[in-house]
Amino acid sequence: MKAVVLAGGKSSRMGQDKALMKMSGKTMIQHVVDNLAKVFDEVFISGNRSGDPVPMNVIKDRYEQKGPMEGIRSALEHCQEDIFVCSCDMPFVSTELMKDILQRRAENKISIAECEGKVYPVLGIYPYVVLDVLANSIKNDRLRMTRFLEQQDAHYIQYDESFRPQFLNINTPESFWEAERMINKLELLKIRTDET
Ligand SMILES: Nc1nc2c(ncn2[C@@H]2O[C@H](COP(=O)(O)OP(=O)(O)OP(=O)(O)O)[C@@H](O)[C@H]2O)c(=O)[nH]1
Repeated sequence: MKAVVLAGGKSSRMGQDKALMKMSGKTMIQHVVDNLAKVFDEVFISGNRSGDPVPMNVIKDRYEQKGPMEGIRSALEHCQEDIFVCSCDMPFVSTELMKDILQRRAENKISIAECEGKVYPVLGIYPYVVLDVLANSIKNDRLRMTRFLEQQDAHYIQYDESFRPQFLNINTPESFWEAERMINKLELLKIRTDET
């Protein structure tokens, strides 16, 4: 299976391109790409990006202003097989979590992560068989991912609160600061453990 990092959004809540914001010396998108590359053979970036320092295969949206749904549609069309999708603003998703989603997926169904009752439409697996229905939804301007998932009877893979840090979705300055605090705390903990 190929992996796709969704990174074609406007970042309006963040006020700057969140994919390229640095955390622990690396851009958020690079964190996601690096982890995906440990699990999947090929990693693509979805979005009409050019001229930024992401040295990757980019799959451009065919239709603009259609949101993540079009990113997923274009990626399915390009890859011609099932794809694993992760958003560029979820840099704490671990390789273990990726593998767990893979293991617990339902064959030929959209399989999506859910943590503490919250659905994450941009973390999970979209099978190739949904390409036509996705295209149809976009054509009719039905762009709400959660509604689409309900209509498609998606398979939700549940995670409890112990996974909460991995589901941190960094799309506002406040969530970025929260992430930085989390990293500092972890680093402090690591120093203390190393000292003992
Ligand atoms: N390929 C592609 N990806 C998108 C598009 N819109 C959003 N995404 C990605 O989908 C994921 C979730 O997007 P959101 O955070 O809901 O939207 P956003 O536009 O990035 O940010 P806001 O403007 O703050 O809502 C992010 O990884 C985005 O980069 C799009 O039109 N095309």
